Amino acid sequence: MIDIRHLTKRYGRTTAVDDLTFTVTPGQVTAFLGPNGAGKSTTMRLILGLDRPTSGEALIGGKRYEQIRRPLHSVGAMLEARSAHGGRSAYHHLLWLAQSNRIPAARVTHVLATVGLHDAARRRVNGFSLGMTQRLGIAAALLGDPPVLLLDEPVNGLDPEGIVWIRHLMRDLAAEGRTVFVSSHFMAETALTAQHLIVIGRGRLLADATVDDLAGASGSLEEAFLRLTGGTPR
Ligand SMILES: Nc1ncnc2c1ncn2[C@@H]1O[C@H](COP(=O)(O)OP(=O)(O)OP(=O)(O)O)[C@@H](O)[C@H]1O
Repeated sequence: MIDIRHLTKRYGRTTAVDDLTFTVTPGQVTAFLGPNGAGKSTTMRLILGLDRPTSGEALIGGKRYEQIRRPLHSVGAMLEARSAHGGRSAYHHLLWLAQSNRIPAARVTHVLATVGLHDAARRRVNGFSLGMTQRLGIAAALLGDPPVLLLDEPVNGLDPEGIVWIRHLMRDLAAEGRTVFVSSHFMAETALTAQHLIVIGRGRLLADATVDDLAGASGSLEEAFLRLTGGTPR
């Protein structure tokens, strides 16, 4: 469960996140939508303690990130896929992460298989395609078997097979009872993947609704998004 309560973040005169309040519940995929610059990445960084809120709070399982004793076991995140150490193999990148978080090495093999990188485990990460890098980022997020997952635009750079794969993975992770919170720019894909939506614009909450309710009311999710965010259909 993720609880966002009156969360506000200002950078100088820019209000990136403006009094946001919403809850992301377990057992379903919740998509986080908004136009460029709406505040999605800032919100995710605030949830993960990578930035401090100006006011309000973001809680994971009732705690602020910095209060969580073993974070990888509580929340897995993929914010920027290209953060892996390029000279290391996929296996050694994950092993280093596992060892520094007291996670057994067997988990490394397990998550590499889960994301379909088993055969590429010994290859250096700097030779990976964007799609493989995304998969490695997801493997790292899954390493601690966390009940909460945050994925920032995981579909970016994936080919059609990769998109279908990640759709199924996210739905399976949610069906296991996890909280899956995923930002995206792709409405058609979101309509197929998510059950719930949080839509923001200029840092403010525009909608907190089921995909069926929102898409049903406007004909399609794309139209609902454009209506909410003030964009114009072509
Ligand atoms: N470190 C920072 N310093 C100053 N301004 C920032 C900083 N981070 C974000 N912003 C500003 O905050 C606003 C929200 O940015 P953010 O990256 O959170 O939006 P986003 O919804 O993730 O956008 P996108 O869809 O383009 O990734 C933007 O106006 C951005 O320029």
